[in-house]
Amino acid sequence: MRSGTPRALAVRILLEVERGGRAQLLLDRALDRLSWPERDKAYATHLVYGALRRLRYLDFLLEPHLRKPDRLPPQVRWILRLGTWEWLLGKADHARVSPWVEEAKRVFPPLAGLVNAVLRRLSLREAPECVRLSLPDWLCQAWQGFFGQVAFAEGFNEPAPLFVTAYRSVEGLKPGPIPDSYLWEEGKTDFSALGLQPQNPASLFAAQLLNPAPGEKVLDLCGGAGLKAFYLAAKGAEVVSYDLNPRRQEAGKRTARKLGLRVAYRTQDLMEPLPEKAKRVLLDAPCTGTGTFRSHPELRYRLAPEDPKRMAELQLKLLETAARATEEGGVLVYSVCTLTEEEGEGVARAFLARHPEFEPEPIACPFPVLRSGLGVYVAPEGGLDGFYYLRLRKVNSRT
Ligand SMILES: C[S@@+](CC[C@H](N)C(=O)[O-])C[C@H]1O[C@@H](n2cnc3c(N)ncnc32)[C@H](O)[C@@H]1O
Repeated sequence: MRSGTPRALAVRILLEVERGGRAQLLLDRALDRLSWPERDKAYATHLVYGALRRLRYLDFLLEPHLRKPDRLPPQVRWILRLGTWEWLLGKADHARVSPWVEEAKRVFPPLAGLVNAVLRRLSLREAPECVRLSLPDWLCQAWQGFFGQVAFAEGFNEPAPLFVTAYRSVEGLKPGPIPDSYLWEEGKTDFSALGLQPQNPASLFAAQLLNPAPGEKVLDLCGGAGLKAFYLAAKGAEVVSYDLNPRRQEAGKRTARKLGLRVAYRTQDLMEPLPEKAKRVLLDAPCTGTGTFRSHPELRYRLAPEDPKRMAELQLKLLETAARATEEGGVLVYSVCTLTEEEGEGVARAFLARHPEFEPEPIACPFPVLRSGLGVYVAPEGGLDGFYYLRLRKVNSRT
């Protein structure tokens, strides 16, 4: 299929997402190669994210008009979903139906008539909440049970603003919800050359919770490229960032150099004990990522009900390594960009049952809180990712 228009490009990207690709990556790659006006790039992005964020609801709206949607050619199915998304947004029929009929004529002419008829017949239907929010039932019900509501998930279906952490002062930036976080309202750019790092404020706050003194040693575990390490280094800490993935770390080293920050990177499997200890340890563990559905909208359809439990087992093992690496009297922060009970409070409960030498510390959370217990769950509102934080102090070491 040609991708000469935002609509055609959206269909092509969605087909690739259906085959297992990641929307963000595919869009970034495709748009970087195009010399389209920003407005057209933004429209293609808006279509792809909109269709993925509302996918279950769009299929629900289409259901009365299609006998066997699964048997439709995939391109036609996406054309219908995208046309329904534009209808939901209130686009007038004349601006909405014929462009999709034209797309259908290009990719599967015999079904252009069906596309025309269906897109003109759409009407609203009362949907169950989990369908309206386009969440898988197992997760939606788990959230209803644990948080007492799931309305917060509407936040995942809003457009995602781009936040940056500033390591230099840049004129004209609008402040974000916490210190050092700002909103970036322009197009993509060489951020590190400007002393900026794209980062969600909820992710930045995990690093702020560690609050190291200048010169203090910090272990950044599961540090990836070192986004949180950059912040800690900028506050004057002596940061050692550990991760299993050397490619991420190489990318991090290049960014750290451009930002003028010093971070030591060490590649290690953290299922094994560390060769060193520190008074400040951060474990930003791998997780199911349910807090990042806004920027990774396809993820919700790929997770399985057993994933949170499976990830919690891994997180507990990584926490064991982190606990051993924490010096007596020191602070251990555990964070995950997910909102499941298993990976948050579940991990905290299981860890504390085995480690009476650690005590949870209160967290003054600057964001809307979904639920707090041993740790705190951040609500995915106003562009924030959903996060869970647990701050522990090692009071009486036995190791
Ligand atoms: C949530 S990401 C970390 C993001 C990073 N802290 C940041 O702020 O950008 C989780 C990281 O855990 C790493 N990881 C997963 N299993 C690991 C293991 N067994 N040992 C070390 N790192 C691991 C992954 O490579 C990934 O970079």
